[in-house]
Amino acid sequence: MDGSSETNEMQAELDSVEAELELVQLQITELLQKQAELTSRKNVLLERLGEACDSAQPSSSASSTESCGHVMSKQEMQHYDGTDFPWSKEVVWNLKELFKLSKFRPLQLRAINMTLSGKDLFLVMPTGRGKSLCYQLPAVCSKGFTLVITPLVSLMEDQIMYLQLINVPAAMLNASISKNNAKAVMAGITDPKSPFKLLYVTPEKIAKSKLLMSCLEKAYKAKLLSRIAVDEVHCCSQWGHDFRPDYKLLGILKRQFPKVPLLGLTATATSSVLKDCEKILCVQQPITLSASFNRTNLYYEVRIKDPDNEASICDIASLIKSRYQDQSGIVYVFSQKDAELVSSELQKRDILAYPYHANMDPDSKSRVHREWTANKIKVVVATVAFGMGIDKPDVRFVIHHTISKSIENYYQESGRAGRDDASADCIVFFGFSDIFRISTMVVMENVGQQKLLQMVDYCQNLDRCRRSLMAVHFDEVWDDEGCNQMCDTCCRVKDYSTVDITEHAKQVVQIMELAASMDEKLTPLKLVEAWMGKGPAKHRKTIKPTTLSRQQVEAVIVRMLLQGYLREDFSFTPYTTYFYMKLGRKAPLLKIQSHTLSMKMRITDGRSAVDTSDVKANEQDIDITFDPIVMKNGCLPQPRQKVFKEQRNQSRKQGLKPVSQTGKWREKAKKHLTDGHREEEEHQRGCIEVEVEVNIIDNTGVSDDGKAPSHQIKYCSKRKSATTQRVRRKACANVAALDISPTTPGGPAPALTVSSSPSQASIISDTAVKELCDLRNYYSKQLRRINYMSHEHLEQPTEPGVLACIREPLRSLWLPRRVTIGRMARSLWTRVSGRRKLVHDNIIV
Ligand SMILES: Nc1ncnc2c1ncn2[C@H]1C[C@H](O)[C@@H](COP(=O)(O)OP(=O)(O)OP(=O)(O)O)O1
Repeated sequence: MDGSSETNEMQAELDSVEAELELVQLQITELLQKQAELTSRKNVLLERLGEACDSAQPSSSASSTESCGHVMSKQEMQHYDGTDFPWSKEVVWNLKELFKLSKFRPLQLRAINMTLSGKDLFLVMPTGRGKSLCYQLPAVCSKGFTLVITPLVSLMEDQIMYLQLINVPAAMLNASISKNNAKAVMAGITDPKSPFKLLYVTPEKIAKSKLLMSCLEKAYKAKLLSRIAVDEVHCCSQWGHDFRPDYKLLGILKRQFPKVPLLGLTATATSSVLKDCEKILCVQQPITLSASFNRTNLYYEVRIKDPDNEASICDIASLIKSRYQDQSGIVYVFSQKDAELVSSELQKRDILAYPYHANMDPDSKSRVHREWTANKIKVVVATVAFGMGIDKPDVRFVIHHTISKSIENYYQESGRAGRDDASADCIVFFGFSDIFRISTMVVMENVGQQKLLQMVDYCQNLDRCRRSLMAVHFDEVWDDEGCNQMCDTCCRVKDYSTVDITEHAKQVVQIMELAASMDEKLTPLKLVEAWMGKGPAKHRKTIKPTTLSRQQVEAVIVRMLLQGYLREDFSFTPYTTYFYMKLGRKAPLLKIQSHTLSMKMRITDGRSAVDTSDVKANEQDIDITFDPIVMKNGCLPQPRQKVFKEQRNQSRKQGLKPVSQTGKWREKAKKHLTDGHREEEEHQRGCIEVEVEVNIIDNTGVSDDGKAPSHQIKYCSKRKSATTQRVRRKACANVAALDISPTTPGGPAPALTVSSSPSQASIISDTAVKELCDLRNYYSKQLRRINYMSHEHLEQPTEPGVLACIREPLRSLWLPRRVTIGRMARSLWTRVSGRRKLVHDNIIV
C-alpha cells in the first residue's frame, strides 16, 4: 500500500470516527436535557412536599416562598393575612360598603396590609384577579393621595369612570385633558385637603413634566403623597414582553420620594424581569407576592384548523351557535384583514359579531367596545389590539382563529374569559400553515421563534395536560389532577395512544436529503406534498409516498420541528422573507438503529387517525398558500379564491415548462423587474410558475402588535419563475431604468426612488448617498450619547467602575426597532453591493 492510499484510508476512518463522535455527543446532549428536566421536576416536587408538610404543621419554622427580594418567613407572611392592624376595620368596611365586594380574593388582603405597613411590593397576579383593588382600597384608607402610573390613557379613563361610579374622587393627567383641567389637578396635588384620592398619570408625564415633579416634591414634603402604584410594572424591563422606554425613567420616583411605599403590579413577569424592574425603579429588596396563575374555571381546548379558511370560519360559527348561543365572547385573529373577513362571515351566519383592530378609527373602536360591554354585540372579532383594559366579567368563550405568538400572549388573551369566576372556554384552532405565517413575523424578535414553538408545543403535545404545559411558563406546577378534567387532553386521555413515528421521520429526512443533494430548499408545504407523493417527482424519486393522512403528516413534521429533527431556515431580502425547512441538529440520530421517536396521536377505530371530514378536506387539491412561503413585510400569501385554484389546476394538467423557456416569460420578467421585484426573482430560481396572490400589509395592517413592516402595497399578484441568472441579466439589461420605490411606514408617498441602473456620472445614487449619510449621522449621534452618558455615569458615586459606565448608557440608549434597523441595513447593503458588482463587472465604467 503506498503512502497516499494509506493517508486516504486514515482520513476516511477519521471522518467516520468524527461522525460517530458527533452522534454520541447528540445522544449525550439529549440525555443531559432529560436529566435537567427531571431534576427541575424533582426540585419542584420536593418544594411542594415541603410546603405541604409546613402547612400540616403550622408551628414549624419558616421557609420563605413568596418573598423574593426580601426574605420573609412564612409565618411573617401569614401575619399579613390578618385583620388585626390599626386600619383593618376601615379596610373591611370599605371593601363591603364602597367597593361592594363580599370578600377578598387570594393575596389581596396580604398585599393591602403590606402596602399599608409601608413595604415596597411587587404584586404578580393573573389578569382579571383584582390587582387594582390592592392600591385603590389602601388609597381610600390613607391620608393624601396615591400616584398611579398607567401605560394607557384608555386604562386610566376606565378606572376613573369606575371610581366616580363608587364615589371615590380620582383625577388624571395626560395629553388628552384641557389646560384648565391640568392646572386644577396640579393645584390639587399640593392641596392639604386632597381633592382626589388617586392621581393617574402616564410614565411620559413623569419623565417630561418638571411642573408635575415639583408639585409632587411639595406634596411629599407635606406628607400628602401616600403611595406610588406602578401598573404593568414589567414595562420597565427590556426582557419583559412590553417594554416602554419611559418606564425606564421611573427610578426618579423612589430617588426623590424614598419614604413613599411603592407597589408594582403585573400579570406577566418572570423573576428575572422583576429583578430588572427592581433595579430600574430603585427599590431596595421589595417583597414579591405571586398569586397562582391557574385559572381553574377556564376549560382549555385545541382543535385542528381546517386548511380551507372558509371552512375554518364555518367551524367557528357552528361552535358559537351550538355552544354559546346568546353568550358573550371574543374571537382572536391574526390580522386586520382576518378581523374584517371573519366578522363578516360570522354575521352572514346570523352571529352578532363586529371587528376590532388598530386601524379602525377611535370612535368605531370605542363603539364596538361599549356595545359589546353592554351585550348589544355578542362577539368581537379582534386582533391583539383588543387587549389591555378589557374587563368584561361574563365572557363565556375566547376562540383563537389563529394561534398566539407565545404562551404568555395566549394566557393573557384567553384570560379575558370567565373573569366572573364562572366557567368559560378557551379554544384554539391550530393550523399547520399558521405556524409559518407567524414564524416569519416573529423572526426578528429576540426569542420570538422559541416562544412561538412553545405555543405550537402547547397545541400539539398530547402527553401532558394543557394546564401543566402552560404552568411551566409561569414557574409553576399545576398537576394533571389539579386540572380537574378542565382541558381536552385530560378529558380525552383514553382516546390517545403513543405511536412510533421513527420510520415516518426517516422518510422525511430522506426527502430533505434528496432536496439538499439537488441544492434545493423545501418549504413546509413542498415537504408535505413530496412526502404525500404530490408535487414535482424529483422531490421524492424512489421514496414511497406516505400512507398517513395529511393531518398526520403535518403532525409528524411539527413534532420533528419541535424536537429538533427539523428546523426553520429563513432567507431575507429587503422586501421579502422566505421560509424553508432544514434538517435539524438531531436528524443524524435517526441513522442510529436503536434510536426511536414517538408521539401521542388520537386513536379512532384502532388506528391513530383524524376526523374523516378532515381527511376529505385534505384530499382535495390543497392551496398553494406558502409555496414557497413568500412573505411580504412579515405577512404570508393568503389562500386564493377557488377560481385561482382552478386556473392553476388547469395549467398543471397542461404541463408546465420552466418559464424561462417561454417567450412570454421575458415579458413578465421585464414587467416584474420594472415593478421592483428584482430581489424576489433571485430567490425563485428552480421553481414552477404558479399564480399566487401575495397579501402585503402595511405598517398599520398586519397583526396589531407593531410587527408589521413598511410597504404600503395592499395586494399584488406575483409570479414565481424558473428564471435563470442569464435570463435575469437579460431582463435587467432590457429595462432602461429600474425604480425601487418603497414607501415609508404610514406615509402615502414613496420616500425613496433609487435608480438601479446607475448613470455614468453616479455609481451610487443620490438617494443611496443620503441614506448612508443618515445612517452615519444616526450612529454618530448615538455614539455621542454613549460618550455623554458614560461620562455622567463615571461621575455617579453609587455605580462606579468601567462596567457601569458601559452598561448604563447602553441600557437607556434609544434604538430604532430591530426590524427597522435590520431592514435599513439590509436594504443599504443590497444596493451598495449591487453597485459594487456592476462596477466590478465593468458594466458601467
Ligand atoms: N375580591 C373581589 N371579589 C370579587 N370581584 C373582585 C374582587 N376584586 C376584584 N374584583 C373584580 C373587579 C373587576 O371587575 C375584576 C378585575 O379586577 P381588576 O383589578 O381590573 O383586575 P386586574 O387589574 O388584575 O386585571 P388586568 O391585569 O387586566 O388589569 O375583578
